[in-house]
Amino acid sequence: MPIPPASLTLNSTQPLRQPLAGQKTGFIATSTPPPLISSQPKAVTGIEAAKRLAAWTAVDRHVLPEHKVIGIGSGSTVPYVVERIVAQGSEVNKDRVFIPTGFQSKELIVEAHLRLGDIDQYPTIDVTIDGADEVDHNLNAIKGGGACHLREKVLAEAANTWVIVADYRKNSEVLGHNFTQGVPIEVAPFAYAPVLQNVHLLGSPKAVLRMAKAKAGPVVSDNSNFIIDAPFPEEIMRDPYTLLTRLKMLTGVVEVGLFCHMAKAAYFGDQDGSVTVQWQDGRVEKVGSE
Ligand SMILES: O=C[C@H](O)[C@H](O)[C@H](O)COP(=O)(O)O
Repeated sequence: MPIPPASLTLNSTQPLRQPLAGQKTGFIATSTPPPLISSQPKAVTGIEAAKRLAAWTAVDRHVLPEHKVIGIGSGSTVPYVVERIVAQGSEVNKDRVFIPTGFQSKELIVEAHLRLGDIDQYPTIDVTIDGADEVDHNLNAIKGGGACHLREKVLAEAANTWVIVADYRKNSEVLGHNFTQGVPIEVAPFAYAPVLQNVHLLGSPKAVLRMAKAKAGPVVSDNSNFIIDAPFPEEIMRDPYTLLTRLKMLTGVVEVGLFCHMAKAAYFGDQDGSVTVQWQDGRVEKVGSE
């Protein structure tokens, strides 16, 4: 049973056909070695199927045999990115190094028996694939729902190609429509109170320090910083680049979870088993639609 190119229509009620050891993958010309992890990916449905389809399609198109340094993003869609990369086989993966955006992606890389590297060893990355909290039609994104956006932005900037993968719920006309908790802002802990005050003055009176769920006190990022979540009204969110520059000017702000003009493409897994691809030049492609 051949592994399907992820571009084939796979609707969310249909179990995804699984890669087998030694099979060729979608657009990627590999020889026929077994994947590093030979266990079969489990069947998924609904939102998970949409995430997997987006991830697989993006990997098939953008993680090519000549790519040797690969950035791995964070979030719930990224495990499917790693799954598909592993399915490309040990022959192609043995010469690659994978750079994580945080603790979660580091664990994914290690568990998949892929070679772990760091951005200080590899400041230029061939391709980074990452999730997002919301993406608008101009390919601006909110990221940082998992507090990873500082490292994610470093790996996005370092990459020759940065690609977003997500399910259809993240595909939005204006940022803030679907992801309502606000723009994540990473701040140096000792500066959080004045920064929060300034964020209120910049138009987000409901901005709050993100508190931990199973710990007393605030969320602490992988970089030992705090996170402010700042919801802004639609008129401000319609110009995310201006907002980004204003927020970054606040002393104490380490990084803002607005990623503007960075992505080459965003892949959204849809409910009907197709993928919507939003390209940098404004084109919208439907892959696998019937
Ligand atoms: O900080 C977290 C990252 O920006 C994630 O990529 C983002 O929150 C999306 O995560 P998920 O795919 O789990 O919604």
